[in-house]
Amino acid sequence: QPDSENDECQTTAKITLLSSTSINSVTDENDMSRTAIVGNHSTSSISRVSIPVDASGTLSFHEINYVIGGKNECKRRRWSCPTFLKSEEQKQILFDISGKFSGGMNAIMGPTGCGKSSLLDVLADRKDPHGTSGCVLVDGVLRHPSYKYAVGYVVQENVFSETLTVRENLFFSANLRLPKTLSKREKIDRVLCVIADLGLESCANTRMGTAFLRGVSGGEKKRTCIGMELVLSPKILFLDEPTTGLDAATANNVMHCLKRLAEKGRTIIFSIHQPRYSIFKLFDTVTFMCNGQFVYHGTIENVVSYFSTIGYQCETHENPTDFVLDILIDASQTPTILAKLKYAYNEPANHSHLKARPEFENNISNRGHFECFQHQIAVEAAQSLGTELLYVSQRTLRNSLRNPAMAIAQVVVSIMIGFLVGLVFYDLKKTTGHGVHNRLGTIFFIVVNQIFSTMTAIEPLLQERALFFHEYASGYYRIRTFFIAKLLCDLLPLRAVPSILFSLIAYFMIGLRRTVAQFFIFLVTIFMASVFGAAVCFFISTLASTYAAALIVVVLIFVAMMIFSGFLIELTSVFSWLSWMQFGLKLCLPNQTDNGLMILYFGETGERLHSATYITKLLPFYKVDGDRSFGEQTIDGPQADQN
Ligand SMILES: Nc1ncnc2c1ncn2[C@@H]1O[C@H](COP(=O)(O)OP(=O)(O)OP(=O)(O)O)[C@@H](O)[C@H]1O
Repeated sequence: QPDSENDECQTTAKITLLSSTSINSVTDENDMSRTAIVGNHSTSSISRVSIPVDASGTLSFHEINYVIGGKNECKRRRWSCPTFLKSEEQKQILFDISGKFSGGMNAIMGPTGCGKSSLLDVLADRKDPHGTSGCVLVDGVLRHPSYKYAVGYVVQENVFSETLTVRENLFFSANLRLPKTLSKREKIDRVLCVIADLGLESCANTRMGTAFLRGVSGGEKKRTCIGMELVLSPKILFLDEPTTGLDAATANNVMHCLKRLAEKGRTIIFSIHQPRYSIFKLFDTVTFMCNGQFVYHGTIENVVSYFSTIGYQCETHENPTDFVLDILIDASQTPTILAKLKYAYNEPANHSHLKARPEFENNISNRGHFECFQHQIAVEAAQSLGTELLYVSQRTLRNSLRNPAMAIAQVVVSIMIGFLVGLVFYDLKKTTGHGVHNRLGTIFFIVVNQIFSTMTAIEPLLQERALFFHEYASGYYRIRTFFIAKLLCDLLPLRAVPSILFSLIAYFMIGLRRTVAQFFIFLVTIFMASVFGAAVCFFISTLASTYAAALIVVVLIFVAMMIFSGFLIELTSVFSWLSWMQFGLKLCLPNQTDNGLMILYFGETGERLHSATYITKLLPFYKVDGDRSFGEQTIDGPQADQN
């Protein structure tokens, strides 16, 4: 096991930051450290490659502008742009920002809404290129398309699998994101190294914790999130407000942890709100932003003297961050103060270090207008589809087993409803009056129950929405991997087991035909109804962002399907202008399930049995009730019967 204090973690690291543009296949890592050709990426798929660990990881950015809304929003959506979006006013978030971050702790500070997170997103290549202009260089060369998978990005919210332990989460990240070329042993070493570096040994085997089950502490959660990025051994690590939501001691602990990582040569770039002085002292550089613009970008030692030269005196013992943030809050509300700060920032004498650009950077900026933000290019996944499926399915299964509340509830409800249906419709008679009526009632109830019980399928996807977005953006897996794993390990078992239990109980109590074939047709029919219902829920939950919205849409769809299934009303008798709906809904769940079960129950094939006309065909097979024959019960009397 490597010693956490030595640099073995870094020297064994094969994947670090990638910083080139037109390199499509690189075999020798040493050859590509500074090879870069400015130009468009021409290939449709570019493999993830690594650069040597001795690259310095200096990130420089030039004339970054970021605009949202209006036609940019339309371009982002690619299709279906409503008119109100086209005419929407654009909003500029970042204004002509240039600067440089090198190895060490680089803090970005400013009043809320000044654009810190937006800047981090742009630098980490997490923003859609539409609406973004300017140039971001790593070690003086353009970013490679796989750059965003090679840097670490710790988002503001803690994103991990709550039912897994700290160690399991770290292994999940390592197994999916590290290249295939790394052996299992190397991946294990990497994870152990990260656990030691972040001081997570004592809680490595503790689960993260859910809303109902207390897990690791807030600081340990944040350090696990950092660890999930560190397993990549990235040269550049972005963190969006790593101390938000943590108490002072825990925040201190997390920042010291980051300081240790920075001392090992990493470039750590993070946004932070009003840190106390002991934390501020840990920073190497600080950048103050106001209304999307830089007003200071340099070392922490020069902060107080810089602001005193432009007329703001920091009192003795006052925390410099509080002092500057008070000025920035005023500046964000008073244009003249902001103009003064901006004027001072642009003075040639100030921030002169930013003007000294390496030769390559000058080449780019001398082109006048330059556009470095490329459209998304497919980057080869780190793992094969099979490997991804293995790890994602493993996690999904663990999730289901460790959080079995929904599965247990579904099984218990199926058993209860099975008995309820069995008791209410116990041993149905084969008569044309009560017999047919009750059988139709049974079919209707079973179909309705099967449809509505699938609504539990809405939650799993919505619950993991943030996790999926983060993991997909970080290159953990392909979209289809997540979808197939969910289907195989979550949705299908949750439909199959309840359907089997329900059928075993209800089928025999109702007194349907006791042959193996008939039973299995019944079972498959209601199982497919469940799968169909779950698929509808699955589809809607990918479109909606909240549970309530998804629920309303799903209920609407199911009710429409039921009304137009032809079970409740003869479709020929609905308004002609509504009749088009029946064609769309004819293939839907209630319609086909009703038909399937009717054919099974009544022995008819190929025809709808709902209406009185069809039910008269059953007469030869069913005994006429003594006092309530089917013919006497029809509302239109004997005439309708003849029809
Ligand atoms: N997609 C978006 N739609 C509308 N407004 C946006 C969007 N993204 C960012 N903004 C706006 O851009 C501004 C900067 O947002 P950003 O999140 O970068 O600020 P911040 O400095 O990180 O804020 P905080 O410190 O509160 O997290 C805010 O006014 C925000 O409302």
